[in-house]
Amino acid sequence: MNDQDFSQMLQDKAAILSEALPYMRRYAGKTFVVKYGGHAMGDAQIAQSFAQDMVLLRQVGINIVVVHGGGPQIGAMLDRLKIQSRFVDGLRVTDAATVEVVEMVLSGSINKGLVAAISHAGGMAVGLSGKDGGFVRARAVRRKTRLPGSAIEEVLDLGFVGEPEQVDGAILSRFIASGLIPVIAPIGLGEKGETFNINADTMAGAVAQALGAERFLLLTDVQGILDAQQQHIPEISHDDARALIASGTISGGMIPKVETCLSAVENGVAAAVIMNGRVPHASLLEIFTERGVGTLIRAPKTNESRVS
Ligand SMILES: Nc1ncnc2c1ncn2[C@@H]1O[C@H](COP(=O)(O)OP(=O)(O)O)[C@@H](O)[C@H]1O
Ligand SMILES: CC(=O)N[C@@H](CCC(=O)OP(=O)(O)O)C(=O)O
Repeated sequence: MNDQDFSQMLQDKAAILSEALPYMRRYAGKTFVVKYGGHAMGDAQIAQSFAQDMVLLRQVGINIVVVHGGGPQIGAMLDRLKIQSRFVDGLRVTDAATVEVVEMVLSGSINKGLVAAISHAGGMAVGLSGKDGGFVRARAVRRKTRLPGSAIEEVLDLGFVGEPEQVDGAILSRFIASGLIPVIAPIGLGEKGETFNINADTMAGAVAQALGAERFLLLTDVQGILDAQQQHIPEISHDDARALIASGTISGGMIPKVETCLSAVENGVAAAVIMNGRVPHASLLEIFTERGVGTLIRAPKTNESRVS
C-alpha cells in the first residue's frame, strides 16, 4: 500500500468511527438480543460477516446474545432422512422422530457452527440450548381449530412443539458478565424432561423480555416489513402493524415475527427491528447509522429513535 492509499484508508476509518461513536457510547453496557434466522444464514461469507459484527459489537461494550433458527436446515435434514413434516400456523408439527432431528440440527450443527464462527472472528461464545442449566422451561403449545361449517373446536396436537414458560435470564447474565456471547438454540426443557421444539422468533422474544433488552434485532431474508405496494416501511406503529396483519399484507412467517416484536416491546424491550441479515454487516449498519436498515417497532410511549 502506498502512502496515499494508506492516508485514504485512515481518513475512511476516521469517518466511520466518528459516525459510529455516538451510538457506541449510547449502547455501551446495554443488551442486544439478535435472532439469526435460518433464511438469513445464506453462504459462508454472510455467516462470517455476521460473526464479525457480533464480535465487534461485543468489543465496543454491547452485551450480545444470539438466538438462532434453522428451519430450512432442519427441512433439508428431514428430507435426507425421508421424514415428512408439515406446518400449522408457521409451526412445524413435531413428532418423536422429528424432535430428535430438530435438536441434532439446531443444538448440534448450527449452534456449534456459529460458536466456531464467532471464535474464528476473535470472540468468545458459548453454545447453549434451553436445556443447559434448565434455563428455558417449556410447555406444549396448544392450538385450537374450528371444523369447517361447524361450531365445534378441536385441539390440534402439534407433538413436541413448545413455548417458553420460564426463562432464567440470570444464567445468561453470568455468561455476559464473563465477556462471553451466549449463542442459543431454540430448544426447551419440559416438566417431565421432554425436549421441546420452539419457534426461534418466539424463543428470541422470550429471551429479550427476560433480559429487558435495549434492542431486539430479527435477521431474516427481507429488508423488513413491506407495505401493500411492496415498499419497505422504516418504522411502524403498533396499530399499523396490526392493521397490516388483519388486511393480509403481512402474512406467513412474518406474522409470528411481528407479533413477537409487539409482545416484546410491550413487555420491557425498548425496541425491535426486523431486517435483512443477508446484507453484509447488516447489524452494524442498523446500529451505527442514523437511518438504520430495517423496520423499527418501538415500545409504546417512548420518544426513543434511532437517532441519538
Ligand atoms: N408484509 C411483509 N413484509 C415482508 N415480508 C413478508 C410480508 N408478508 C410476508 N412476508 C414473508 O415473510 C418472510 C419472512 O418470514 P420467515 O420466512 O418465517 O423468516 P425466517 O425464516 O427468517 O424466520 C419473508 O421472506 C416474506 O416472504
Ligand atoms: C416449532 C417450530 O416450527 N420450530 C422451528 C425451529 C427453527 C426455527 O424457527 O427456525 P427459523 O427461524 O429459521 O424459521 C422449526 O422446526 O423449523
